[in-house]
Amino acid sequence: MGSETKANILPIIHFAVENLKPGTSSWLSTCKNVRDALEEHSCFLIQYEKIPSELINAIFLQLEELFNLPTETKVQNITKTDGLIGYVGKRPSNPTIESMGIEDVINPEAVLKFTNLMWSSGNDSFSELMESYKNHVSDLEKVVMRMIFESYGVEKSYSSYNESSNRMIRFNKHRPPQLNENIGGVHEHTDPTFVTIIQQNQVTSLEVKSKDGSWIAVHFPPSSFLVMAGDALLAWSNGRVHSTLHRVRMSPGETRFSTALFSYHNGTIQVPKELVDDDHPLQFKPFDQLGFFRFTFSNFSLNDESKIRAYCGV
Ligand SMILES: O=C(O)CCC(=O)C(=O)O
Ligand SMILES: [Fe+2]
Repeated sequence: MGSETKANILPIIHFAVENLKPGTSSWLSTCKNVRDALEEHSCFLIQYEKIPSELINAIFLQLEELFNLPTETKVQNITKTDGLIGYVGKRPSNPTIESMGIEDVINPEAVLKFTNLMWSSGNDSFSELMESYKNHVSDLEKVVMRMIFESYGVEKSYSSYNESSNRMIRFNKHRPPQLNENIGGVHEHTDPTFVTIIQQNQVTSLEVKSKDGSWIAVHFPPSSFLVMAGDALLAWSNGRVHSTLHRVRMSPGETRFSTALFSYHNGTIQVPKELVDDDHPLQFKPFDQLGFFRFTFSNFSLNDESKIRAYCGV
């Protein structure tokens, strides 16, 4: 087992308008599909029709413009959670990736503040498109979260969870490796999020690790999103869902752009009592997710699930 990469065998769940009405039988069966996919694969693709494809195409053009800004402008994006969202560029360990993003997207000023930092005389087209994109992807995240809570029979706790939930959005530019470079990309890792929702332009290079240890190249159908479980979902679900181990491997050719919505919680996360029983004894203590983010930055040597287990495992 190991590094061989397989074709896409990830479930694709159709979030058609008729599947998104809570209480209907198609909503309930979609919730079950989400839970089954997470427990089996830790991730799944969503075919989502609500975001116009013109908006998605326009966002990827805007990202090209953003990353074409001078480095001295991009480095100004310093945030509270820098390892995740502050500007990272051309590190010797990952020379092919540049990334940066917007934190606290629930804040109505967040997109404008970021835009004005990057373009001191403003950029209406970026801020308007990004505001709309961010709202659409945040709505999608809320649906996914509600489905997860419902699928575990704890829908009553969803609204209080949602009141303290927040998101960051990160933009990634992966350039192809040069002749003298190793295959570039991002080393394998799990995200410290509750869920991460990824969209990309059509350049395949993201891979996720399957249960049998092989790597699966993720082929995104047009306008689709990949939902990956983060370490916080692993803990909340009391170990039922594993966090997705993923990596990016670029090959010579085109540049890849991606967006990643990171969802997190501002308060304490605890395993719902409904998810603890004799067959599933409590595995995780209540924990503060922002504290967990800080913990991961100062404990780089820990990988995969060992991070969350070291932070709040019983
Ligand atoms: O670019 C991607 O698809 C994923 C990058 C990644 O792993 C991350 O932003 O955490
Ligand atoms: Fe990641």
